[in-house]
This record gives sequence, structure tokens and C-alpha cells, in this order.
Amino acid sequence: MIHVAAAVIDDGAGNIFLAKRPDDKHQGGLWEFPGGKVEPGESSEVALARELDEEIGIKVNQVESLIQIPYHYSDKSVFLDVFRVTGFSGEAWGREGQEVRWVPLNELDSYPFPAANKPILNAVLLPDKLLITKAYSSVSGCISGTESAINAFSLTWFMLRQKQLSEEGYAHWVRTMRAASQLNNRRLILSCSVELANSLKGEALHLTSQRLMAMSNREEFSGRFLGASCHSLEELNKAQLMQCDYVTLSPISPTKSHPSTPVLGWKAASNIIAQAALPVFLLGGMNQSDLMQAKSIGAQGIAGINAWCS
Ligand SMILES: Nc1nc2c([nH]c(=O)n2[C@@H]2O[C@H](COP(=O)(O)OP(=O)(O)OP(=O)(O)O)[C@@H](O)[C@H]2O)c(=O)[nH]1
Ligand SMILES: [Mg+2]
Repeated sequence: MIHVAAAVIDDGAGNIFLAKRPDDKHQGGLWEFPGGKVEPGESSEVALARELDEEIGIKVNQVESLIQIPYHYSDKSVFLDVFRVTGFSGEAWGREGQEVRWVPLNELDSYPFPAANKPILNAVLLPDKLLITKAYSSVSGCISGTESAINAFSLTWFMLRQKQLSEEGYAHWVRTMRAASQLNNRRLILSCSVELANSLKGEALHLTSQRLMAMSNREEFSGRFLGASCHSLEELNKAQLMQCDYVTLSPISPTKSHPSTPVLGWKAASNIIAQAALPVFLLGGMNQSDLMQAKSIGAQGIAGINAWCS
């Protein structure tokens, strides 16, 4: 397994730095996140700093772990240790003559990347805090409750989960919420059947673990992001088989609403994440103060329901 350190660098204005791999190299002609092989005796962080100096002429002074991906190409196996560069000095350029570009987030999907990079793209495009709506008795209450949680926690994405609604009721709420100016520019993850999500032309769909286990092919959902609720390694493996773009893992800690439900705890969560080559949101008893710890065990971030909603 070739150990590789790679960097997601943003310019603070929503653009990500990409470089084009030379034609004569492995996965040549495709775009990449700059980085390279970790040398014997080097830590990933040290290798990353060295590679970014050599390849794009910047001095890295702060990084955050983003995601780790083992991937088997037909000709070699790589372990991509991907970091988000949160502080650097100098101006990035193609020091080895490679083509480089700052690419707006919403254009990243149109660049050809090596196959191993799909989870990196997902980790870059998804947020680190995900709101899951609690049950509301009216769509107007849901809109104002969601709006206040979004503002309170600076959220960009939310999942509309309303198990009490019929399919028609859910579809009506989705249309109403999409039209609500208060929720303008927020990304909506549907929580419903695959059929309903497709008929609503959903960009993102979250499956219950039951729906996940019943799914047989990723192509059943036509939208960009497919997520699923996982509670065990078995469910995580199924989510990876279905090429899910992310999962939630729960319950991590006890919650006020379910104080005596058995929980996974941080240790088991960390062991499950180590088997995951996709972004994992920790769910269940998560507060904003848990975000750093979640990231430190390799999670994408945290998700919350009741404690985050008013
Ligand atoms: N840097 C980088 N490598 C990637 C990405 N995705 C991906 O599959 N890889 C693979 O990981 C390996 C990284 O090697 P590299 O070619 O960057 O290594 P390097 O900078 O040390 O180059 P060198 O071998 O010419 O000294 C390659 O096999 C490459 O195909 C990515 O986004 N960035
Ligand atoms: Mg390289």
C-alpha cells in the first residue's frame, strides 16, 4: 500500500486548489489535490508540508485531518491521507510545471479526478455540521424552527426528516420549504423513499438503515448525494457497497430524549470510522463543543436533532 498525503486548500472565498497530473504519471491527465508519497520515517503531516513546498511552493503552518481512503487500482494500492490546509504562507503555483487552478466549489464535480478521489470530493462538498429536523406539526413551524437553527449554528445543509407525514404530505412540505425565502441557498437532504426522492428530483437523499439494507443498486437514486443511517460496522459496509456519499453513525452518546438507549461511545465510533472510506457524521448527544473531538477521530463532523432545534 503506497501511503500518500494530499491537501485540500481553499482560498477563503470558496475556491479549491487543483493541479493536473502529468500525462506520463500514474492516473496522468486527471486533476488531483496536491501531495505525494510519505517517505519512510516521515509522518503524514511532515510529508504533506514537504510535498506542498516542492510541488506548489507554499509553507504550510496549520492542517486538519479530513479523510483517509484506502483504494485499490488495478496496478497499485494507495492509502490517501487527506488534510484540509487551514493556514499557509506564500502563493500556490505549479512549481513542477504542472497546470494548476483555483476551482469554485460548485464546479469541482465537473473535473475528472482519479477514482479514489470521490470521497475527498464528498468530504469537501458536505458540511461539518448537519441539522436533522425534529418532528413539527406544521410546515410553517418547520420552516421557522429550521431557520432559527440554521442561523444559530451557521448551517448550510439540513435534512428534512418528518416520519409522521404521509408521502403526499412530505412532498407538499418539500415544495413549500424549497419555495421559502428564509431557507434560500440552504441545501436540502430528503429523508423519504428512493421513489419519492427521485420524483421530487432531490439532490440529496438520506436512507434509514432499513431502506439502506433493502437497496440493491446505487443507480436506483438519481441525485448527487446518497447518505444512510448506520449503527454498526455491518450497516457501514452495506453503505459502502451501495456507494453512499456519506453516513451518519449513531447513537454516540445518550440524549435527553433517549437517556437509557445503549450507545456506541467514542471508542467504538472511532473503530468504525477507521473502516470507513466515506464521510461519517456522528449523531446522538452531539453538541457544537463535540465537533473538534469528532474530527479528531476522523469524522466529517456532527449531526443533531432535538438539541439543535427550537
Ligand atoms: N497527490 C495526489 N495523489 C493522488 C490523488 N488521488 C490519487 O489516486 N492519487 C494517487 O496517489 C499516488 C500519489 O503519488 P504522487 O504521484 O503524487 O507522488 P509524488 O508526488 O511523491 O510523486 P513522485 O512519485 O513522482 O515522486 C499516485 O499513485 C496517484 O495516482 C490525489 O488527489 N492527489
Ligand atoms: Mg505528487
